[in-house]
Amino acid sequence: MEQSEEIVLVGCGNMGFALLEGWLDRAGIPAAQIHVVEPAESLRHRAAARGATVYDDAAGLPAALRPRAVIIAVKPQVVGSMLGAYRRFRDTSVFVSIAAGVPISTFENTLGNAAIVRAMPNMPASIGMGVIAAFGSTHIDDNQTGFVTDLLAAVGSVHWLAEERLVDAATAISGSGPAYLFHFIECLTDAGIAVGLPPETALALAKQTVNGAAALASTSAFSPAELRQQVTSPNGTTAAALEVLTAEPSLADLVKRAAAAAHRRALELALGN
Ligand SMILES: NC(=O)C1=CN([C@@H]2O[C@H](COP(=O)(O)OP(=O)(O)OC[C@H]3O[C@@H](n4cnc5c(N)ncnc54)[C@H](OP(=O)(O)O)[C@@H]3O)[C@@H](O)[C@H]2O)C=CC1
Ligand SMILES: O=C(O)[C@@H]1CCC=N1
Repeated sequence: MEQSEEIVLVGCGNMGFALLEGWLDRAGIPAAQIHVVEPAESLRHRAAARGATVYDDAAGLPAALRPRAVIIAVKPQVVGSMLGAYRRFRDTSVFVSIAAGVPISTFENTLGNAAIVRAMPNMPASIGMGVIAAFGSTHIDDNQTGFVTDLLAAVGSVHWLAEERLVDAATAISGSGPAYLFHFIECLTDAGIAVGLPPETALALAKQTVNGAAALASTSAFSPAELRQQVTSPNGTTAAALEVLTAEPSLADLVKRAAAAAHRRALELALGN
């Protein structure tokens, strides 16, 4: 039997749509191969405007459809109740879930020995600059691993993990991480206003500082610690600021506590809470 190239995307909100756009714009997947199930009308229209075939419910999917992959991009709390509708694809498709916390065992309860991937992308996926951590169940074969890698690589760099529990760790760092950085931009903007900058200038300086520093950290041969030292003149302004950031409670401690809270929450979501 010829290999189907079709994809079913379940849930086309923030992350689902980012994936859809990546497949269309960067992976060159024809829109005609993509089926989107999404109950929200406005989001269905958004996906349809990109050429995908849309459905408000799994019941509308063609009876003859044998997708190569089913991507689950609904909220973690919804996964348990929606999975049964996709059980018919368990022998032909690889299932890829991006739902935070939801373990492979939850999928196996409904899908049995299906090939299942837990993946954790992040919001910069919407501009093709995401990072995706992924772990595959024992039932996934090399062909499926290759296909899933291509699908995920359309929105960012893919890192396969050796253990499923590391997906929850990645969720706390790279999955939620963009929100930490967005909050840092908010904080830096407020600090700029507090020292007298006009709000628009403070925002522009904060955004480009994070943007430029991130680009430099990504491309430089120097480590982040070495780059920090290059900015920090002895007895200068940066040293004065870092004295505050490293004093108790240090930024390092706060970030560790924040990531630990996100990690704990991922483990709670695994229990369906
Ligand atoms: N946002 C992010 O940065 C990241 C999110 N994730 C994960 O991605 C998943 C989706 O998150 P996000 O995109 O932000 O959430 P959204 O709420 O934006 O998108 C989920 C969509 O799924 C729809 N939906 C609900 N029930 C069903 C169903 N039975 N069939 C099909 N679609 C359904 C929702 O519709 P309605 O609202 O009408 O219920 C909603 O439009 C989550 O599990 C999250 O943990 C992972 C990494 C990063
Ligand atoms: O906040 C959340 O639960 C999801 C998972 C990672 C990013 N957003």
